[in-house]
Amino acid sequence: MNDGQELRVGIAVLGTIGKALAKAIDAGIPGVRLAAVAARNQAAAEDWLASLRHSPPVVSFDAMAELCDVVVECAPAALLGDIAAPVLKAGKTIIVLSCGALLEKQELVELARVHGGHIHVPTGALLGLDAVIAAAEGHIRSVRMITRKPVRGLLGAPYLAEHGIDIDAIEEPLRIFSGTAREAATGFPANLNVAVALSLAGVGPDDTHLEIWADPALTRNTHSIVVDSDAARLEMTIENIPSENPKTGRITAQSVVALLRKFGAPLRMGT
Ligand SMILES: NC(=O)C1=CN([C@@H]2O[C@H](COP(=O)(O)OP(=O)(O)OC[C@H]3O[C@@H](n4cnc5c(N)ncnc54)[C@H](O)[C@@H]3O)[C@@H](O)[C@H]2O)C=CC1
Ligand SMILES: O=C([O-])CC(=O)C(=O)O
Repeated sequence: MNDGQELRVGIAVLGTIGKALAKAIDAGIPGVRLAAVAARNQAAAEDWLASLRHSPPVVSFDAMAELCDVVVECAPAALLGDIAAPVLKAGKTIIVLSCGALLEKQELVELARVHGGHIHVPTGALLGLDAVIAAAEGHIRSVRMITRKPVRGLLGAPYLAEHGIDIDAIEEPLRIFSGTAREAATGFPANLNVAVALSLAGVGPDDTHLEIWADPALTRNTHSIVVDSDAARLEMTIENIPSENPKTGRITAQSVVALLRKFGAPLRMGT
């Protein structure tokens, strides 16, 4: 934090989640200031930011690491390393939404360790990570998740093209994937970060089992989880209303807002 104990937050980049976050911070979160934004198109970003009460500068990923205490990564997964590395080298905190990409970028965890930085994966579009983390302090026997999404929320996933699966015209629910969270992270990089978040909270990406269904009758991105442990059995379902980006639930940005609020709060709920 800076001298005024104000948390300077950076947003990389200004997509669906980034814009929702920028608006929420601008509307006011105690002790939090939007200090910088990174975007591919600087002029378009500056235009959009002009509607905020306090519009922050549009800067490079490197400059953002200097100007901010916490950077929120909400970019295409391929940019995770470019955004996170300077933040971690500066010993600061990165909040990672594209957490599926963390599996291929374990060197970021080492960077955090060496430089005293932190990587924070929020609950995002999921639920119950607090209980899963607590269960992992004991012995978890199994973690299973079933994701059902409207067709629009799955289109473009590399797994579909690689396996010649055409979901455009399906009329019944179709199971399109059954495997581990690690396999889902490569096959569905923009759709299944939640499975990786669950796996990192619990038993890891190779032991977290996942089914993905495309369901033409659904309007919500639905994740159902069953965890069996020596302390508790958890059964949880979340039905996410999609944002303007059909792959991304509205609640994702709200999860980050809640986390930022927690940084400055005298009473902090949850694990
Ligand atoms: N952890 C979780 O629970 C969730 C994670 N996510 C992930 O969060 C990330 C952001 O999601 P959304 O905001 O919905 O995505 P989005 O597609 O709305 O926004 C991404 C933005 O990145 C911009 N962009 C593309 N290439 C760029 C480049 N080279 N440099 C700078 N900007 C570039 C695009 O123009 C777009 O504005 C995605 O990786 C998504 O998979 C999404 C939902 C839930
Ligand atoms: O996992 C994701 O990245 C997004 C998702 O399923 C949701 O918003 O429900």
